[in-house]
Formats: sequence, structure tokens, C-alpha cells
Amino acid sequence: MQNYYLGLDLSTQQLKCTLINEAHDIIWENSVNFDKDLPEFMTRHGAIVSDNVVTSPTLMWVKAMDLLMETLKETPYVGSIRGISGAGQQHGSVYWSKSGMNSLSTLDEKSTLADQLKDAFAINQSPIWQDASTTAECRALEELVGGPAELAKLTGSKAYERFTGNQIAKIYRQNRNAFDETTRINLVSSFLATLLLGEFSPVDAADGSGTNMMNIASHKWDERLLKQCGGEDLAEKLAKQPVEGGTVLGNISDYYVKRYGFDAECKIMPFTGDNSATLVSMNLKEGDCVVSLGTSDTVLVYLKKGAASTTESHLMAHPTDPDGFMGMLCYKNGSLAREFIRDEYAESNWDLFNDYLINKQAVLNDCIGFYYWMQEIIPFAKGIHRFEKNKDVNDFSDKTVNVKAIVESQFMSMKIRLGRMGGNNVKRILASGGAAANPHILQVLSNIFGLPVYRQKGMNGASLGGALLAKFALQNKSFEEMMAEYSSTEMDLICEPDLTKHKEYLNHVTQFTNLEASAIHNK
Ligand SMILES: Nc1ncnc2c1ncn2[C@@H]1O[C@H](COP(=O)(O)OP(=O)(O)O)[C@@H](O)[C@H]1O
Ligand SMILES: O=C(CO)[C@@H](O)[C@H](O)COP(=O)(O)O
Repeated sequence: MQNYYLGLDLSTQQLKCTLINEAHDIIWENSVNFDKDLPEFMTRHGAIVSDNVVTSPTLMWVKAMDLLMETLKETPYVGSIRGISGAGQQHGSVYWSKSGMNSLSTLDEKSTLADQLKDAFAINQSPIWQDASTTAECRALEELVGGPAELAKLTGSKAYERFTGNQIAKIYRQNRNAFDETTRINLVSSFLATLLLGEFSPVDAADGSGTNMMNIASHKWDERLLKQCGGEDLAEKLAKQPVEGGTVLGNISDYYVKRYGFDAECKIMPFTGDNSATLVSMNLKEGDCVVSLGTSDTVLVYLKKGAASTTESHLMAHPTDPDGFMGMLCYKNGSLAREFIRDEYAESNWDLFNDYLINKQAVLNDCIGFYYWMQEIIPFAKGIHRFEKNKDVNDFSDKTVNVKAIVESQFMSMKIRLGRMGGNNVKRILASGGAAANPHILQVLSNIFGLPVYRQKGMNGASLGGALLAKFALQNKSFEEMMAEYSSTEMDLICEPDLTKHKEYLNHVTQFTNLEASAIHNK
């Protein structure tokens, strides 16, 4: 009989899934798009934005699970799925009420999850990673431990607005009734595992690194930080210490066995962050660097034991190597900012956008732009700033240059900051995320980094990583040994760099850095 492994990914705009067989071949993929498939929640790009406050309806995620499960039921594979793991957009959080946890443990297979969990949450709008409304909480947390560098040493990152501890601290201070009504808090990742188990799932250490509350060395909650973020009761609401990837949490809830035909022995593994899962799917080797172009743009590297934190990047626990780390840069103005420029200057058309990308010059012609459409993470800045021949301008003399300028500016920032994160020996770029479908964007990436760009097979790295994590936990080999047995997760080479252009880009690094500094100060 065949064995299958399922990976889910609840990211910003969609719930996606990937099913693999024993040989890691992708057998089936599907997705539920929040805006399109669940319009009743009125999200735009999966979120509800009110200035710096950004949330997603928790029940929308539950309903997306119902829809995805219905489609899975129609496949011939469901009864042969041996294990499920997956990922969630990082930092987002879910607040279960006591009665909600009771409903979860007594699910009736005749009704949907959404019908039974519609009143299950003490807070109906989950804060997500795009939120930037907790600056006061961030400063308080840093002050507690002696400053941003100290917090980065302790947890892997200085305080960031989107990190879960600061989000919890805001609720604790501003919405105490809802905080007191909350019996359990999940991250988005552990929320999916909780839904599948029918009981509370702990976070995995990799995603715990995105909370500003976990000790990056011991992978345990730091009591002082917990108290600062949510008083004496927070430890109880988090219930369990973070767990390592590769462990088994338990069997799937009977609800899915009866309603959808899952095997009663199907195991649920800890879910991780979407970036960690993407790292897993690529099976990174020394010299590899992932550039994920999803809603957010991220840069990921595998750092070995002994790596140090910085106040510009994130050091996160590695999802399969308990001694290793994932180094990460995260940009909020990724795909949505490119879409904004496409709509503004390229008639909402990716083909025209690509035409300008191929035929226009920006940085190499002294047209440099910074597009912080939403409050940016690195650098912490907002607004759109353009410079032509080093002069601050409202717009470029040829407005269509904005297309090339945004893509170049995003990748110049990554290139410069990757070096500072300790990623100096990179030999190849592995691209993933929705915008990696666009080879013209990848060509600019290749030229700026001076490196070949590869892309993985399949539609979604994070859910593929989830499926591999599920298999990893159910066998006795190391992750590398497991991956070495099969080659079907190898990458396709998409582009080679134009080294003449690469050298020219390097000549503009100082100019870029200076103009970026003046854009931040002129905000
Ligand atoms: N051909 C394309 N060129 C550039 N960007 C694209 C293209 N196709 C999709 N995208 C971008 O991919 C984004 C979605 O990426 P995805 O990784 O699926 O998001 P997430 O996982 O965060 O929900 C869209 O917002 C869109 O801008
Ligand atoms: O905040 C971060 C990482 O720190 C984001 O990368 C989120 O994890 C959202 O991911 P996508 O939906 O863009 O994949």
C-alpha cells in the first residue's frame, strides 16, 4: 500500500496543501484563496488593514480548513495519509476561549468546523505579521533586558512590532477582558495542528523564535519576558514549552476520520513557520540562500551552531537541526508593493510590467526608489521616496522606470544586508513564493547577486516543507539522510547572472545606502 504525507500552509493570502508520496514526488496540490473563496470575510489580500493595525478573521482560517478538507475527501489518497505537518504565516496569534476548547474536544462529524467553532475565540480578529501597532510594547520589552542588542542575544531578534509577545502585550494592556477570557493562545502554525489534533498543540521551537519570548539557546519560554508580555497567567495560556521538529504530537482527531475518511492512525506533527518550512523544502546546503517572494519577501540561510544574532536580521531555531539556526531578513513590502506599482504604472498587467523590467534601466541610470508602501520592517520606514541623479523627486521623468526601480531596490537591500547577516559565501539563490513564477524578476535578482537562481518544483515551498516534516518524524533517519534517498526535490536552474551588470550594480552600493539613509530621515 502507498504511504502519503500531507503538508499544509496557512499563509497570508491562502491555505495551501501539498501531498507527497514516499519518494517525495508531489502527488496533489490545492489551495483556498481567502479573498476569492471566502468573500464573506471581506479581506483584501487575506487581511483587514486599519492603518498600522492588521488582522485576519480567525473563523476565516477555520472555514478555509473546511473547504480544503472537502476537496481532499474527493481524492483517492486521504485514507493512506500517514502523517500531517505544515506551516503558518509567522507571528500571527489565535485566542481560544474555554468553551471554544471544549467545543474542539467534542467535535461532531455531522457539522463543519466553522459551525462548531464560530464562538470559540475570545478575540475574533487575529493580529497578523503585517501589524505595526505595538511600538510602545517593543520598547518596554527591550528596556526590561537592557536594550535591543540584549533582547536579540536572548531571543534571536530585537523587539519587532509583529512578534507575538508584543502583540500579546498590547492585548494584555488594552483589552484585559478578552485576555482574561482567553484560556489558550496558539500561533497560526500551532493553530492548524490544534485543529487537526482536536486538542491544544504546542508551538515548534522554530516558530517560537518569532515571539520575542523564547530563549534562542534553550528553546524554552523566558519567564521574565512572559511576565512582561502577559503577566503571571501567560505561561498557563501557552500551556506547553516549545517542541522540536521531528516529534509526533498524536493521532488525528476522530472528527476527520469519520467525516473525511482519514486513517485513525494518521499522525500529527508540530507545525512550523512558513519560512522555516520553505527552508526545509529546499534542503539547504552550504552556500545556498533562499529568497522567498511571497506576500512578504524573505531571505533565508542555514547557519550552523555558534551563529550570533544581529539587530537587523532574525536568528531563529532551525526546524530540523536542534543545534542549528535559520538566519532571516523579512520585508513587508514584497509582492503587494510590486502589485501596487504594476497597477499604477503597468496597467495592472504582469506582461507589461515585465516589458518595462526588461527594457528600462533604473539604478544603473541613477534612478533609485524606496517603496515603503506599508510600514517597512527593514529599514523601519514608511512612504515612497524617489531620487533621480541623487536629487529627491516626486516621480521619475519616465514614470515607467518605477517598475525596474522597485524590483532593483528590493534586491539591492537584500544583497547588502545578507552580507551583514553572515551570508558572504553564498553560491546559489533558491527562489520560492508566488512571484518566483516570474523569470524576469528572477533575472534581476540573479544580476544583482551575481549568482545563478534556481527554483523548486511545485506551487508552494512551505506546504512541501510541511509534507517533508511529516515524513521526517515517522522514520529513523536524519533529515539529510532522508532527503539523500530521493532526488525529486532537486531544483531547476532558471537564470544565470549577467556579470557585467552585476559589477555595475556593485558600483552603486554606496550611493544606494546613502540615499536609503536620507529616505529614512526624510520620512
Ligand atoms: N507572474 C507574477 N509576477 C510577479 N508576481 C506574481 C506573479 N504571480 C503571482 N505573483 C505574486 O505572488 C503573490 C502571492 O505569493 P504567495 O507566495 O502565494 O503568497 P502567500 O504565501 O504569502 O499567501 C501575489 O500577491 C502576487 O503579487
Ligand atoms: O513576518 C514574516 C516573517 O517574519 C512573514 O514572512 C510571514 O511569515 C508571512 O509570510 P508570507 O505569507 O509572505 O509567506
